[in-house]
Amino acid sequence: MAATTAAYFEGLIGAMPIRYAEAPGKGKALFATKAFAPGEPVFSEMPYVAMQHIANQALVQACENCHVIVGSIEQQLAHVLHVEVGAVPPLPNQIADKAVAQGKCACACGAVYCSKACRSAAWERYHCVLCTGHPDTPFHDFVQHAIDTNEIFLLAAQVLARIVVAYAKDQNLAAARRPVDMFCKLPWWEVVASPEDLEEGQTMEDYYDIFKHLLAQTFELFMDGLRFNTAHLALHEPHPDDESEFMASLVWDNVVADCMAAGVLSVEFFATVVGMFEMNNISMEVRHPLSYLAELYEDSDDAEVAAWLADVQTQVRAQVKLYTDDSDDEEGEADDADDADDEDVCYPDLDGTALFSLVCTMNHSCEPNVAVCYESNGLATVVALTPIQEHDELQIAYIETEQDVNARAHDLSEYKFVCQCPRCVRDRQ
Ligand SMILES: C[S@@+](CC[C@H](N)C(=O)[O-])C[C@H]1O[C@@H](n2cnc3c(N)ncnc32)[C@H](O)[C@@H]1O
Repeated sequence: MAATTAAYFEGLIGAMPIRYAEAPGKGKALFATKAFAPGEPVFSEMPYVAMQHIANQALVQACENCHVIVGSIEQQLAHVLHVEVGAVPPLPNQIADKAVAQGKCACACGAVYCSKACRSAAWERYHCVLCTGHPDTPFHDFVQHAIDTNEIFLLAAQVLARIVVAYAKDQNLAAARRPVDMFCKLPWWEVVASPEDLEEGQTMEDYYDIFKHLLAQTFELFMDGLRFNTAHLALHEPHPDDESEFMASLVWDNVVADCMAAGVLSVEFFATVVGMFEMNNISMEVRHPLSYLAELYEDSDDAEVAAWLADVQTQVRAQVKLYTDDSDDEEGEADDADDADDEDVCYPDLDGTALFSLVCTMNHSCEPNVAVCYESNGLATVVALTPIQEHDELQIAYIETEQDVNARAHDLSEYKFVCQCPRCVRDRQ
Protein backbone atom coordinates (compact mmCIF):
# COMPACT_ATOMS: atom_id res chain seq x y z
CA MET A 1 0.00 0.00 0.00
CA ALA A 2 2.82 2.43 0.93
CA ALA A 3 4.47 1.80 -2.46
CA THR A 4 1.16 2.35 -4.30
CA THR A 5 0.62 5.61 -2.40
CA ALA A 6 4.15 6.84 -3.14
CA ALA A 7 3.78 5.93 -6.84
CA TYR A 8 0.40 7.69 -6.98
CA PHE A 9 1.87 10.92 -5.56
CA GLU A 10 4.95 10.71 -7.78
CA GLY A 11 2.61 10.55 -10.77
CA LEU A 12 0.68 13.62 -9.58
CA ILE A 13 3.76 15.64 -8.66
CA GLY A 14 5.71 15.05 -11.88
CA ALA A 15 8.25 17.85 -12.24
CA MET A 16 6.86 20.13 -9.48
CA PRO A 17 9.46 21.26 -6.88
CA ILE A 18 7.85 19.21 -4.10
CA ARG A 19 7.96 15.61 -2.87
CA TYR A 20 5.63 13.32 -0.99
CA ALA A 21 6.59 11.43 2.21
CA GLU A 22 5.05 10.40 5.52
CA ALA A 23 5.58 12.89 8.38
CA PRO A 24 5.91 11.30 11.84
CA GLY A 25 2.62 11.49 13.72
CA LYS A 26 0.84 13.32 10.88
CA GLY A 27 0.49 10.79 8.06
CA LYS A 28 0.91 11.89 4.45
CA ALA A 29 2.76 15.17 3.88
CA LEU A 30 4.40 17.32 1.20
CA PHE A 31 7.95 18.73 1.36
CA ALA A 32 9.85 21.36 -0.63
CA THR A 33 12.63 20.13 -2.92
CA LYS A 34 14.13 23.62 -3.24
CA ALA A 35 14.18 26.91 -1.34
CA PHE A 36 11.39 29.47 -1.82
CA ALA A 37 11.27 33.16 -0.91
CA PRO A 38 8.07 34.66 0.61
CA GLY A 39 5.53 35.37 -2.13
CA GLU A 40 7.01 32.81 -4.51
CA PRO A 41 4.60 30.25 -6.02
CA VAL A 42 5.44 26.67 -4.98
CA PHE A 43 3.00 24.62 -7.08
CA SER A 44 -0.41 24.85 -8.73
CA GLU A 45 -3.24 22.37 -9.04
CA MET A 46 -6.77 22.07 -10.42
CA PRO A 47 -9.35 20.56 -8.03
CA TYR A 48 -10.29 16.87 -8.13
CA VAL A 49 -13.88 17.95 -7.46
CA ALA A 50 -15.29 21.37 -6.63
CA MET A 51 -18.62 23.12 -6.32
CA GLN A 52 -19.88 26.66 -5.92
CA HIS A 53 -22.02 27.04 -2.80
CA ILE A 54 -25.72 27.03 -3.73
CA ALA A 55 -26.42 30.37 -1.98
CA ASN A 56 -23.54 31.99 -3.89
CA GLN A 57 -25.00 30.88 -7.23
CA ALA A 58 -27.66 33.57 -6.91
CA LEU A 59 -24.94 36.23 -7.00
CA VAL A 60 -22.21 34.81 -9.21
CA GLN A 61 -22.60 32.76 -12.37
CA ALA A 62 -19.56 30.54 -12.87
CA CYS A 63 -18.44 27.70 -15.11
CA GLU A 64 -19.32 24.38 -13.47
CA ASN A 65 -16.08 22.89 -14.77
CA CYS A 66 -13.33 25.49 -14.26
CA HIS A 67 -15.17 28.03 -12.04
CA VAL A 68 -14.25 31.04 -14.10
CA ILE A 69 -16.99 33.68 -13.75
CA VAL A 70 -18.87 33.53 -17.05
CA GLY A 71 -20.28 36.07 -19.50
CA SER A 72 -19.60 39.72 -20.26
CA ILE A 73 -19.46 42.31 -17.48
CA GLU A 74 -23.02 43.31 -18.42
CA GLN A 75 -24.18 39.66 -18.10
CA GLN A 76 -22.38 39.28 -14.76
CA LEU A 77 -23.96 42.49 -13.55
CA ALA A 78 -27.41 41.39 -14.76
CA HIS A 79 -26.96 38.11 -12.86
CA VAL A 80 -26.05 39.73 -9.56
CA LEU A 81 -28.77 42.39 -9.91
CA HIS A 82 -31.38 39.83 -11.05
CA VAL A 83 -32.42 41.92 -14.06
CA GLU A 84 -32.30 41.55 -17.85
CA VAL A 85 -28.96 42.49 -19.48
CA GLY A 86 -30.66 45.51 -21.12
CA ALA A 87 -31.54 46.91 -17.69
CA VAL A 88 -28.01 47.19 -16.25
CA PRO A 89 -26.24 50.59 -16.20
CA PRO A 90 -24.57 50.73 -19.68
CA LEU A 91 -20.80 50.19 -19.49
CA PRO A 92 -18.90 53.41 -20.47
CA ASN A 93 -17.09 52.87 -23.81
CA GLN A 94 -13.75 53.97 -22.37
CA ILE A 95 -13.56 50.97 -20.01
CA ALA A 96 -15.22 48.33 -22.21
CA ASP A 97 -11.91 46.86 -23.39
CA LYS A 98 -10.67 46.47 -19.78
CA ALA A 99 -13.72 44.45 -18.71
CA VAL A 100 -12.90 40.73 -18.55
CA ALA A 101 -15.45 38.80 -20.59
CA GLN A 102 -15.77 35.01 -20.71
CA GLY A 103 -17.86 32.89 -23.00
CA LYS A 104 -21.04 31.25 -21.78
CA CYS A 105 -22.89 28.13 -22.84
CA ALA A 106 -25.22 25.76 -21.05
CA CYS A 107 -26.15 22.10 -20.78
CA ALA A 108 -29.77 21.01 -21.27
CA CYS A 109 -30.08 20.87 -17.46
CA GLY A 110 -29.14 24.54 -17.08
CA ALA A 111 -25.55 24.00 -15.83
CA VAL A 112 -23.45 26.87 -17.15
CA TYR A 113 -19.97 26.64 -18.73
CA CYS A 114 -17.45 29.15 -20.08
CA SER A 115 -16.88 27.12 -23.26
CA LYS A 116 -17.94 24.02 -25.16
CA ALA A 117 -14.58 22.48 -24.15
CA CYS A 118 -15.45 22.89 -20.45
CA ARG A 119 -18.97 21.56 -21.04
CA SER A 120 -17.52 18.44 -22.69
CA ALA A 121 -14.85 18.04 -19.99
CA ALA A 122 -17.47 18.10 -17.21
CA TRP A 123 -19.78 15.80 -19.20
CA GLU A 124 -17.00 13.29 -19.73
CA ARG A 125 -15.81 13.28 -16.11
CA TYR A 126 -19.11 13.08 -14.20
CA HIS A 127 -21.90 15.23 -15.58
CA CYS A 128 -23.17 12.58 -18.05
CA VAL A 129 -24.49 10.51 -15.15
CA LEU A 130 -25.59 13.42 -12.92
CA CYS A 131 -27.30 15.58 -15.57
CA THR A 132 -30.85 16.67 -14.75
CA GLY A 133 -31.58 17.49 -18.41
CA HIS A 134 -34.10 14.63 -18.74
CA PRO A 135 -37.41 15.82 -17.23
CA ASP A 136 -38.08 12.42 -15.63
CA THR A 137 -34.72 11.81 -14.01
CA PRO A 138 -34.96 11.13 -10.26
CA PHE A 139 -31.82 13.25 -9.88
CA HIS A 140 -34.17 16.24 -9.55
CA ASP A 141 -35.28 14.79 -6.20
CA PHE A 142 -31.70 14.08 -5.14
CA VAL A 143 -30.58 17.65 -5.90
CA GLN A 144 -33.53 19.18 -4.06
CA HIS A 145 -32.94 16.88 -1.09
CA ALA A 146 -29.25 17.90 -0.97
CA ILE A 147 -30.17 21.59 -1.15
CA ASP A 148 -32.67 21.12 1.69
CA THR A 149 -30.31 19.09 3.92
CA ASN A 150 -26.58 19.27 3.14
CA GLU A 151 -25.13 20.54 -0.13
CA ILE A 152 -21.96 18.48 0.46
CA PHE A 153 -24.06 15.52 -0.77
CA LEU A 154 -23.83 17.10 -4.26
CA LEU A 155 -20.04 17.02 -4.08
CA ALA A 156 -20.09 13.42 -2.83
CA ALA A 157 -22.35 12.54 -5.79
CA GLN A 158 -19.78 14.13 -8.11
CA VAL A 159 -17.08 11.88 -6.63
CA LEU A 160 -19.12 8.71 -7.05
CA ALA A 161 -20.06 9.75 -10.59
CA ARG A 162 -16.38 10.34 -11.44
CA ILE A 163 -15.48 6.86 -10.20
CA VAL A 164 -18.36 5.20 -12.08
CA VAL A 165 -17.55 7.00 -15.35
CA ALA A 166 -13.81 6.30 -15.05
CA TYR A 167 -14.62 2.63 -14.47
CA ALA A 168 -17.04 2.58 -17.42
CA LYS A 169 -14.20 3.94 -19.56
CA ASP A 170 -11.18 1.89 -18.41
CA GLN A 171 -12.63 -1.02 -16.41
CA ASN A 172 -10.00 -0.32 -13.72
CA LEU A 173 -11.88 0.31 -10.49
CA ALA A 174 -8.79 0.42 -8.23
CA ALA A 175 -7.35 3.30 -10.32
CA ALA A 176 -10.74 5.01 -10.57
CA ARG A 177 -11.23 5.16 -6.80
CA ARG A 178 -7.58 5.78 -5.79
CA PRO A 179 -7.78 9.62 -5.51
CA VAL A 180 -10.59 9.13 -3.00
CA ASP A 181 -9.04 6.19 -1.15
CA MET A 182 -6.08 8.46 -0.39
CA PHE A 183 -8.36 10.54 1.86
CA CYS A 184 -11.32 8.40 2.96
CA LYS A 185 -11.05 7.32 6.57
CA LEU A 186 -14.11 7.80 8.78
CA PRO A 187 -17.86 7.78 8.03
CA TRP A 188 -19.59 11.14 8.12
CA TRP A 189 -21.21 10.70 11.57
CA GLU A 190 -17.90 9.85 13.26
CA VAL A 191 -16.38 13.05 11.87
CA VAL A 192 -19.17 15.51 12.65
CA ALA A 193 -20.89 14.18 15.78
CA SER A 194 -19.29 15.07 19.08
CA PRO A 195 -20.38 14.22 22.67
CA GLU A 196 -20.99 17.91 23.46
CA ASP A 197 -23.87 17.93 20.90
CA LEU A 198 -25.81 15.20 22.71
CA GLU A 199 -29.16 16.04 24.26
CA GLU A 200 -30.02 14.79 27.74
CA GLY A 201 -30.45 11.01 27.79
CA GLN A 202 -29.22 10.68 24.22
CA THR A 203 -26.41 8.20 23.54
CA MET A 204 -23.78 8.60 20.88
CA GLU A 205 -25.33 5.68 18.97
CA ASP A 206 -28.76 7.44 19.01
CA TYR A 207 -27.10 10.56 17.67
CA TYR A 208 -25.21 8.65 14.97
CA ASP A 209 -28.54 7.09 13.91
CA ILE A 210 -29.89 10.53 12.92
CA PHE A 211 -26.99 10.98 10.48
CA LYS A 212 -27.19 7.36 9.30
CA HIS A 213 -30.90 7.71 8.54
CA LEU A 214 -30.39 10.92 6.55
CA LEU A 215 -27.52 9.41 4.63
CA ALA A 216 -29.45 6.22 3.80
CA GLN A 217 -32.29 8.39 2.39
CA THR A 218 -29.79 10.48 0.42
CA PHE A 219 -28.04 7.45 -1.01
CA GLU A 220 -31.33 5.87 -2.11
CA LEU A 221 -32.24 9.04 -4.04
CA PHE A 222 -28.74 9.12 -5.55
CA MET A 223 -29.00 5.49 -6.70
CA ASP A 224 -32.46 6.09 -8.25
CA GLY A 225 -30.97 8.93 -10.27
CA LEU A 226 -27.87 6.98 -11.21
CA ARG A 227 -29.82 3.93 -12.40
CA PHE A 228 -32.14 6.11 -14.50
CA ASN A 229 -29.37 8.21 -16.03
CA THR A 230 -27.00 5.33 -16.82
CA ALA A 231 -29.91 3.43 -18.42
CA HIS A 232 -30.53 6.44 -20.67
CA LEU A 233 -26.83 6.82 -21.38
CA ALA A 234 -26.75 3.19 -22.47
CA LEU A 235 -29.29 4.26 -25.09
CA HIS A 236 -26.95 7.15 -26.01
CA GLU A 237 -29.17 10.01 -24.88
CA PRO A 238 -29.36 12.84 -23.88
CA HIS A 239 -26.09 14.20 -25.17
CA PRO A 240 -24.97 17.84 -25.57
CA ASP A 241 -22.14 17.33 -28.05
CA ASP A 242 -23.09 15.25 -31.04
CA GLU A 243 -19.55 15.17 -32.33
CA SER A 244 -18.08 13.77 -29.07
CA GLU A 245 -16.46 10.35 -29.34
CA PHE A 246 -16.96 9.81 -25.65
CA MET A 247 -20.19 7.82 -25.67
CA ALA A 248 -18.89 5.28 -28.13
CA SER A 249 -15.97 4.49 -25.79
CA LEU A 250 -18.18 3.70 -22.79
CA VAL A 251 -19.16 0.18 -21.82
CA TRP A 252 -22.15 0.56 -19.50
CA ASP A 253 -23.07 -3.09 -19.33
CA ASN A 254 -22.77 -4.18 -15.72
CA VAL A 255 -21.01 -0.96 -14.63
CA VAL A 256 -23.49 -0.15 -11.86
CA ALA A 257 -23.68 -3.81 -10.76
CA ASP A 258 -19.85 -4.09 -10.65
CA CYS A 259 -19.53 -0.86 -8.66
CA MET A 260 -22.18 -2.07 -6.22
CA ALA A 261 -20.49 -5.46 -5.83
CA ALA A 262 -17.14 -3.74 -5.19
CA GLY A 263 -18.71 -1.55 -2.50
CA VAL A 264 -18.14 1.77 -4.33
CA LEU A 265 -21.86 2.23 -4.85
CA SER A 266 -22.80 1.58 -1.23
CA VAL A 267 -24.14 3.72 1.57
CA GLU A 268 -20.96 2.94 3.57
CA PHE A 269 -18.68 4.30 0.84
CA PHE A 270 -20.94 7.34 0.34
CA ALA A 271 -20.66 7.95 4.11
CA THR A 272 -16.84 7.92 4.03
CA VAL A 273 -16.82 10.25 1.01
CA VAL A 274 -18.98 12.75 2.92
CA GLY A 275 -16.69 12.24 5.97
CA MET A 276 -13.69 12.85 3.71
CA PHE A 277 -15.05 16.27 2.70
CA GLU A 278 -15.66 17.29 6.28
CA MET A 279 -11.98 16.65 7.10
CA ASN A 280 -10.18 17.48 3.88
CA ASN A 281 -12.02 20.00 1.75
CA ILE A 282 -10.85 23.54 1.42
CA SER A 283 -12.78 26.67 0.62
CA MET A 284 -12.45 28.03 -2.89
CA GLU A 285 -12.74 31.72 -3.68
CA VAL A 286 -12.45 33.39 -7.07
CA ARG A 287 -12.47 37.18 -7.23
CA HIS A 288 -15.29 38.79 -9.22
CA PRO A 289 -14.23 40.57 -12.47
CA LEU A 290 -16.24 43.62 -11.39
CA SER A 291 -14.00 43.86 -8.37
CA TYR A 292 -10.87 43.93 -10.59
CA LEU A 293 -12.49 46.57 -12.78
CA ALA A 294 -13.41 48.73 -9.79
CA GLU A 295 -9.84 48.47 -8.46
CA LEU A 296 -8.41 49.42 -11.86
CA TYR A 297 -10.52 52.62 -12.01
CA GLU A 298 -10.50 53.39 -8.27
CA ASP A 299 -8.60 56.67 -8.69
CA SER A 300 -9.86 57.53 -12.17
CA ASP A 301 -10.44 61.22 -12.99
CA ASP A 302 -13.05 60.23 -15.56
CA ALA A 303 -16.39 61.49 -14.17
CA GLU A 304 -18.47 59.15 -16.36
CA VAL A 305 -16.51 56.07 -15.17
CA ALA A 306 -16.66 57.23 -11.54
CA ALA A 307 -20.44 57.73 -11.76
CA TRP A 308 -20.91 54.29 -13.39
CA LEU A 309 -18.82 52.60 -10.70
CA ALA A 310 -20.65 54.40 -7.90
CA ASP A 311 -24.04 53.45 -9.34
CA VAL A 312 -23.04 49.81 -9.92
CA GLN A 313 -21.48 49.54 -6.48
CA THR A 314 -24.62 50.83 -4.72
CA GLN A 315 -26.88 48.43 -6.61
CA VAL A 316 -24.61 45.40 -6.21
CA ARG A 317 -24.03 46.04 -2.52
CA ALA A 318 -27.79 46.11 -1.90
CA GLN A 319 -28.21 42.73 -3.65
CA VAL A 320 -25.27 41.17 -1.80
CA LYS A 321 -26.75 42.33 1.48
CA LEU A 322 -30.16 40.96 0.55
CA TYR A 323 -28.79 37.53 -0.35
CA THR A 324 -26.42 37.22 2.58
CA ASP A 325 -28.68 38.66 5.29
CA ASP A 326 -30.19 35.26 6.19
CA SER A 327 -26.85 33.70 7.01
CA ASP A 328 -25.73 36.86 8.85
CA ASP A 329 -28.83 36.71 11.05
CA GLU A 330 -27.82 33.27 12.30
CA GLU A 331 -24.59 34.76 13.55
CA GLY A 332 -26.46 37.09 15.90
CA GLU A 333 -24.26 39.56 17.70
CA ALA A 334 -21.27 39.06 15.44
CA ASP A 335 -23.47 40.79 12.86
CA ASP A 336 -23.05 44.26 14.35
CA ALA A 337 -19.32 43.90 14.68
CA ASP A 338 -19.13 42.93 11.01
CA ASP A 339 -21.21 45.87 9.81
CA ALA A 340 -18.23 48.17 9.46
CA ASP A 341 -16.48 45.58 7.28
CA ASP A 342 -19.67 45.15 5.21
CA GLU A 343 -19.15 48.67 3.92
CA ASP A 344 -16.09 47.37 2.05
CA VAL A 345 -17.70 44.16 0.82
CA CYS A 346 -19.14 45.11 -2.49
CA TYR A 347 -18.61 42.68 -5.33
CA PRO A 348 -19.40 39.05 -4.48
CA ASP A 349 -16.56 36.57 -4.96
CA LEU A 350 -17.24 33.09 -6.21
CA ASP A 351 -17.49 31.07 -3.04
CA GLY A 352 -17.26 27.30 -3.01
CA THR A 353 -15.61 24.21 -1.67
CA ALA A 354 -13.14 21.83 -3.29
CA LEU A 355 -10.98 18.79 -2.82
CA PHE A 356 -7.45 18.89 -4.23
CA SER A 357 -5.25 15.79 -4.33
CA LEU A 358 -2.04 17.66 -3.44
CA VAL A 359 -3.21 20.83 -1.70
CA CYS A 360 -5.37 18.75 0.67
CA THR A 361 -2.43 16.47 1.51
CA MET A 362 -0.61 19.33 3.24
CA ASN A 363 -0.75 19.21 7.02
CA HIS A 364 -1.67 22.07 9.32
CA SER A 365 0.46 24.49 11.30
CA CYS A 366 -0.68 27.53 13.31
CA GLU A 367 2.49 29.15 11.88
CA PRO A 368 1.92 28.14 8.24
CA ASN A 369 4.70 28.54 5.67
CA VAL A 370 2.33 28.46 2.68
CA ALA A 371 -1.16 29.72 1.73
CA VAL A 372 -3.49 28.85 -1.14
CA CYS A 373 -4.46 31.54 -3.68
CA TYR A 374 -7.05 31.09 -6.40
CA GLU A 375 -6.68 32.34 -9.93
CA SER A 376 -9.69 33.31 -11.99
CA ASN A 377 -9.82 29.83 -13.59
CA GLY A 378 -10.22 27.84 -10.36
CA LEU A 379 -6.54 26.87 -10.36
CA ALA A 380 -5.15 26.82 -6.82
CA THR A 381 -1.61 28.14 -6.40
CA VAL A 382 0.29 27.40 -3.23
CA VAL A 383 2.42 30.44 -2.35
CA ALA A 384 5.26 30.71 0.20
CA LEU A 385 4.40 32.91 3.20
CA THR A 386 7.80 32.64 4.88
CA PRO A 387 11.27 31.67 3.63
CA ILE A 388 11.17 27.92 2.92
CA GLN A 389 14.29 25.75 2.83
CA GLU A 390 14.77 22.60 0.77
CA HIS A 391 13.30 19.60 2.74
CA ASP A 392 10.93 21.79 4.83
CA GLU A 393 7.43 20.40 5.21
CA LEU A 394 4.80 22.56 3.44
CA GLN A 395 2.09 23.44 5.98
CA ILE A 396 -1.05 25.49 5.58
CA ALA A 397 -3.47 26.79 8.22
CA TYR A 398 -6.76 24.85 8.36
CA ILE A 399 -8.30 27.38 10.73
CA GLU A 400 -8.27 31.07 11.62
CA THR A 401 -4.87 31.42 13.31
CA GLU A 402 -5.53 34.84 14.89
CA GLN A 403 -7.07 33.24 17.99
CA ASP A 404 -5.71 31.97 21.29
CA VAL A 405 -4.42 28.43 21.71
CA ASN A 406 -7.66 27.11 23.23
CA ALA A 407 -9.84 28.47 20.44
CA ARG A 408 -7.41 27.03 17.88
CA ALA A 409 -7.49 23.62 19.59
CA HIS A 410 -11.30 23.74 19.57
CA ASP A 411 -11.46 24.53 15.85
CA LEU A 412 -8.90 21.82 15.08
CA SER A 413 -10.78 19.16 17.06
CA GLU A 414 -12.90 18.27 14.01
CA TYR A 415 -9.67 17.22 12.24
CA LYS A 416 -8.99 14.77 15.09
CA PHE A 417 -5.47 15.80 16.05
CA VAL A 418 -3.78 17.94 18.68
CA CYS A 419 -1.53 20.54 17.07
CA GLN A 420 2.13 20.24 18.10
CA CYS A 421 3.38 23.17 16.01
CA PRO A 422 6.04 25.33 17.76
CA ARG A 423 3.48 28.09 18.41
CA CYS A 424 1.00 25.72 20.13
CA VAL A 425 3.79 24.14 22.17
CA ARG A 426 4.96 27.65 23.26
CA ASP A 427 1.42 28.85 24.00
CA ARG A 428 0.61 25.80 26.13
CA GLN A 429 3.63 26.28 28.40
C1 LIG B 1 -6.22 17.31 5.08
S1 LIG B 1 -5.57 15.87 5.79
C2 LIG B 1 -3.87 16.06 5.52
C3 LIG B 1 -3.25 14.78 5.00
C4 LIG B 1 -3.09 13.73 6.04
N1 LIG B 1 -1.81 13.85 6.72
C5 LIG B 1 -3.27 12.34 5.48
O1 LIG B 1 -2.47 11.46 5.77
O2 LIG B 1 -4.26 12.14 4.74
C6 LIG B 1 -5.86 16.30 7.45
C7 LIG B 1 -5.44 15.26 8.46
O3 LIG B 1 -4.01 15.23 8.57
C8 LIG B 1 -3.60 15.08 9.92
N2 LIG B 1 -2.88 16.31 10.32
C9 LIG B 1 -2.86 17.49 9.67
N3 LIG B 1 -2.08 18.37 10.30
C10 LIG B 1 -1.59 17.74 11.39
C11 LIG B 1 -0.71 18.14 12.45
N4 LIG B 1 -0.21 19.37 12.50
N5 LIG B 1 -0.42 17.22 13.40
C12 LIG B 1 -0.94 15.97 13.37
N6 LIG B 1 -1.77 15.54 12.38
C13 LIG B 1 -2.10 16.42 11.40
C14 LIG B 1 -4.86 14.90 10.73
O4 LIG B 1 -5.14 13.52 10.80
C15 LIG B 1 -5.91 15.57 9.87
O5 LIG B 1 -7.21 15.09 10.09
